[in-house]
Amino acid sequence: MRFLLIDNSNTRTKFTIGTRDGLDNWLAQVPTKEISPTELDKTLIDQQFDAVMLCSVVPEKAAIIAQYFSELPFHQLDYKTDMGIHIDYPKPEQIGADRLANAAGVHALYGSPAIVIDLGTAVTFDAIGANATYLGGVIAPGLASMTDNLSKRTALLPKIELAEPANAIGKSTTEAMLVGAVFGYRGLIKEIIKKITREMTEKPIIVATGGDATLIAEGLPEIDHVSPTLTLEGVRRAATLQF
Ligand SMILES: Nc1ncnc2c1ncn2[C@@H]1O[C@H](COP(=O)(O)OP(=O)(O)O)[C@@H](O)[C@H]1O
Ligand SMILES: CC(C)(COP(=O)(O)O)[C@@H](O)C(=O)NCCC(=O)O
Ligand SMILES: [K+]
Repeated sequence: MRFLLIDNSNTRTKFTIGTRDGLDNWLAQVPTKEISPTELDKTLIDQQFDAVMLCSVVPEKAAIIAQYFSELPFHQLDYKTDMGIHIDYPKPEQIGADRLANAAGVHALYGSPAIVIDLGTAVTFDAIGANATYLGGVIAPGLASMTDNLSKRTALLPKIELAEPANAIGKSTTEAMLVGAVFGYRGLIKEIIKKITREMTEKPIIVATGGDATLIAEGLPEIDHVSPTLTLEGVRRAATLQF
């Protein structure tokens, strides 16, 4: 059976095909604000699949996607979906579906205990205890959310493209902003990993994913692995249990 797996997050929507054995090489991305039936037609034109598993944190787009696949076996992942993990959280319905998929993905690929850090529109940290128990985590602004907002709320700061800063002492407005973003987020991540690890009983494996993971994980020895398709791996795990 071939599953269409969809990660509908706030900046980009990622698509791949999964089977019981793993993920396909085909991977497509569409800016989330462009998701429409026409865009889905274009993206999926050459793909064959028997069922669809959607992970969404954008309800308006989830409704469009669900409607588009109304003729196929379709499931939208939530806290009640079997993903091979347990949830120990007071209001599990609050947890973003992508955070649950990340927890399922990290457990399926690397085991537990683990911390997964997703550097997307938001930067999220999720802690998975021994025995695959989702414990909770942290939400911070994503790098582009932070730099774009800084540019929007000031008269003189430009929009910047994220890149590795040459030095900590910036020699231009852009360099100074890059240091704030890249070195600043590395510091934030180190501190939060340290504090979360102290609240866990065993040393967790630490895995990063999301659009800014490669840039930020470079130079952060705390991060054991960067796994760009981790969320989709979690969605695949849910699909294998659902269909
Ligand atoms: N082509 C791209 N389009 C959008 N964001 C990108 C791109 N390449 C890198 N990024 C970075 O990735 C981040 C978004 O990551 P992503 O994982 O797609 O977010 P989300 O999962 O929330 O949709 C942005 O903060 C941006 O800095
Ligand atoms: C925290 C998030 C905005 C992250 O979204 P993303 O950056 O992946 O687009 C998303 O998981 C969400 O809307 N969560 C709901 C609130 C919660 O998880 O507690
Ligand atoms: K995401």
